[in-house]
Amino acid sequence: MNDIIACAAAAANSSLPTSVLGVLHFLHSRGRSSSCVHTPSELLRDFATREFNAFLWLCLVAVTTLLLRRLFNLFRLWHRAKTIPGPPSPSFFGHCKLFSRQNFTFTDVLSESHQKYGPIVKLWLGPTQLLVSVTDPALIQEMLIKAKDKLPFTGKVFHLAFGESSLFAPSFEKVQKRRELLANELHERLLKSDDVIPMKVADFITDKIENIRTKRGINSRLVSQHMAFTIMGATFFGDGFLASPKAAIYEELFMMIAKDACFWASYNVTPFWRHEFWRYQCLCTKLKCLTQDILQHFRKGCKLFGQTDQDVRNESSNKETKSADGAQCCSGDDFQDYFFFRDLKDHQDGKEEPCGNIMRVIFHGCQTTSALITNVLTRLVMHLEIQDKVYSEISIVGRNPSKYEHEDVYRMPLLLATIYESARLLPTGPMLQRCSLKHDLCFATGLTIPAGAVLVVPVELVHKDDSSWGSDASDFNPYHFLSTGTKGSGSTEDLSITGVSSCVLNDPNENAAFLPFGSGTRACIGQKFIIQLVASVLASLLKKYELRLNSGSDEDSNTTLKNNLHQHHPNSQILFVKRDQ
Ligand code: HEM
Repeated sequence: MNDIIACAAAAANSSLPTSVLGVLHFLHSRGRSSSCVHTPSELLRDFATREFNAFLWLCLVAVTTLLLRRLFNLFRLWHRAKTIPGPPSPSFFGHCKLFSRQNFTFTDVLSESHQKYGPIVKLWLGPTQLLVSVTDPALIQEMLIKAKDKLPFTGKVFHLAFGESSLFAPSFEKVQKRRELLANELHERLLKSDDVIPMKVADFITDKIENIRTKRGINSRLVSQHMAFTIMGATFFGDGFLASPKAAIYEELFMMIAKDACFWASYNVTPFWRHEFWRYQCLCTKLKCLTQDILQHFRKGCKLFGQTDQDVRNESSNKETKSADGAQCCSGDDFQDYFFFRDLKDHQDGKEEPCGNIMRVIFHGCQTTSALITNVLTRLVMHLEIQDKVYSEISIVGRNPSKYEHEDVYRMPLLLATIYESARLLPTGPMLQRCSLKHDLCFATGLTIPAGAVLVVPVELVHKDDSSWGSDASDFNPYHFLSTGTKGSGSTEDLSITGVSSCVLNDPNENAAFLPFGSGTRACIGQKFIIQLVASVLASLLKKYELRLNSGSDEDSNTTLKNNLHQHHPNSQILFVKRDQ
C-alpha cells in the first residue's frame, strides 16, 4: 500500500488526471478502513461499478428532467390551445386520419373547419403537434409579420439538391441578410434604364416558339417552363447566356432535377441505399458544376456567350473546370465578385455551397414563374374577350412607346390585372407556413397562439373568400384589380376602344387577402421584378400571336398539386396564330 501512496504523491506532482488520483485515494482509504483484504483488481472493479452506477443515476436524472420538461410543454400547449376553436380531436393521434379520407384534401378539411368554427381554427396533427389555420386577412397580416421562422424541415428539397445555403432556410436570422442583398439587387436592376433584358428575352422566346410551333399547338406547360427558364437564366447569367449551347443542357438538367426533387425530399430518412437516389445526386452535382462554369464566364463579362460554339469548346477544354459531364467544380473564391457574393464575405459561414443560393433562387423562380405563366396562358385562351382587350391595350401603348420600352407594362393595367387575377385564382403554393418555435404569438385581439404551433394560411380559401372578393370570387375577372379613375396614358378616345378606358390598376398588395407571393417578414422578394418581366414577355407575345386553345385539348380546368405547386390538369395545347402586322 505504501507503494501506492508513494505513487499517488508522485502523480500529484506530475500531470496525472485527477480521476486517477481519486481512484488511488479511494484504494488507500479502503485499504486502511477495511478489515478484509481485497486485491487491487477487486477494488478497481468495485470502484468502476460504483462510478458506473453514479453515471447511470445521472443519466436517469437528466432523461427524467427532459421528459418532465416535455410533458410540461405539452400540457402548456394543450392548455393554451384550449382557447382556440376547432373540431374536437377524434383520437390520441389527432386529425391526421381525416386528411387521408378518399377524395378529401387538406384544404377541404380546413375549409369545413373554418366554415364551422370561424376564421381561426386549430387541428391536432398528433398528440404533440398543433396546427393553427388562419383565414381572416387582418389576422393573417399580423401573423405573417410576427411569425418570422418556418418549420425546421422547410427547405429540405433545396438542401438535398443544392447543399447548405442560407436562402429559404427556416430561421429568419439566417436568411435575413441574403434576402436584403437579393432584394436590393433586383430593385437596382428594375431601375437600370439601359437594362433591356425583357426585350431580348422576349425575342429569344418568340424565336423558340417559331421553331417548335406545330399545327397541333404547343403544350402550355412546356412553353411556360421554357419562358420561365429563359427569364431566370437571363436575369442571373446575363442575356448572352441564352445563346450559349450550355443553356439548353442547363435547362434540361434543371427540369430533370425539378421533377424528382420533392420525391426524394419526402423521405424521412434520406434513402442512401437506393441507386436512383445516387443518380439524382449525380445530376445535382452536374448542375452545380455547370452553374459554377457558367458563372465563371459571367464574371468575364459574359463574352463567352457571344462566341461561337467552337470558341466555347476550346475555352472549356483549357479550363480546370469541367462542365456538366461531371467531375471537378471550381472553388467558391472564383465568384467573390459576382453580385450574389458581394458584401457577403463577413457573413459567409464557410459551410455554404458556393452556388447554392443562386441555384435555389433559379429553381424557385423557374418553378413558380412557369406555373404562373401556364395559368395566365390558360386563362387567356379560355377568355378570348379579355385577350382581345389586352391586345388592344398593347397595341395602343405600342403606338406611343415610352422612353424605356420595358416600362410600358405599367401602362397596361388590364394585362397586369390579368396576371394578378390568374395568380389569385390559382396561387402557385396552396399554403403559407410559419412557426414561432420559442415564443408565444400574441395578437392585438388578445388571442395567443402557443409557441411550437404550426401556423398555416390556406391561400386558396382566402383567395376565393366572398367577403374579400365579392360574390364572383371564384370567377376569372381581372376587374377585381382595376378601379375606375382618371389615370392612364394614351388618348381617351384610343383607350375607350380597349374597354378599360379610365381603369387604374389597384396595388394588389393593399388587399390583405391577396397572397400568391406571401406577405410579411418572409414574403417573396421577387414579386415586382417577376411581374414586370412576365408582363413584358407576354405583351411581346400577344402583340405577335393570337392565342387559341387547340380544339383537341381538354378545357377542363381541374387542378392538381404536383411538386407542391398547383397546376392546371390536364395540360392545354395552345395554338400560336400569327397576327397580321
Ligand atoms: C411567379 C413567380 C413567383 C411566385 C408566385 C413566388 C412566390 C413566393 C412565395 C409564396 C414565397 C413564400 C412567401 C411566404 O412564405 O410568405 C416566396 C419566397 C421567396 N421568393 Fe418567390 N415567387 C416567385 C418568384 C420569385 C423570383 C423570380 C425570385 C427571385 C428572383 C423569388 C425570390 C424569393 C425568395 C428569396 C423567397 C424566400 C423568402 C424567405 O425564405 O425568406 N421569387 N416566393
